[in-house]
Amino acid sequence: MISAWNELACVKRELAARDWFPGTSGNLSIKVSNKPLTCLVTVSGKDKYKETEEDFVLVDQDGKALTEQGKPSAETVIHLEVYKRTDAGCSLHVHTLDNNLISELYAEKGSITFRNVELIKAFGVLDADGELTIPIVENFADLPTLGKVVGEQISADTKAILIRNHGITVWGKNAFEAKRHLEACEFLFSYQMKLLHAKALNLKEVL
Ligand SMILES: CSCCC(=O)C(=O)COP(=O)(O)O
Ligand SMILES: [Zn+2]
Repeated sequence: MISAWNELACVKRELAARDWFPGTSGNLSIKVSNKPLTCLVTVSGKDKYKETEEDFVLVDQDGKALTEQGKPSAETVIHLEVYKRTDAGCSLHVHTLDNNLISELYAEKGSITFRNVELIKAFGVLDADGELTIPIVENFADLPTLGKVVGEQISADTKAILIRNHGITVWGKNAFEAKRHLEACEFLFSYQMKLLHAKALNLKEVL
């Protein structure tokens, strides 16, 4: 468990350096065992820019704390849905301005699709005509309901899900892959926002 703790602490430090935990938002987890399912998850409500010895707590498949660092993230249910439905080893959830804006702008479509942008290769989409689709679900204050609707969108090809005006959950087979997926998503969202701005301002006409 020490290596899993250190790996998650390292990812948390890197995401903090990107300023991806505003207002105590965000939660991270890493799988520790498969049978029974256990994972380390961030303690709820903490300032995720700070590093302490109570940053993570071990939980079981029902989200019950098995160690004493504090209350598991309120959104542990989402991490558990990911582990129960995929072979993921790490799941990351952050709130950023770009992921919130994209989730609102494309909410009615139910998803956003990227094609012809090199960084979709970070998801293993290597074909020239390949595309990456990220589902968008409504936000629910009731967390078991939120966990259920996120779980329903998880398929073999899904590696990320946007929650409307809330944030994103991404996962990968390990922490390295989960972080690569998250960084690629945030690049694509930033690209899309700037492209929409440029189009709205008719910037192509001044070139
Ligand atoms: C202050 S953000 C609201 C809760 C949330 O969406 C989040 O990501 C952090 O919740 P946690 O219980 O994991 O601290
Ligand atoms: Zn959240």
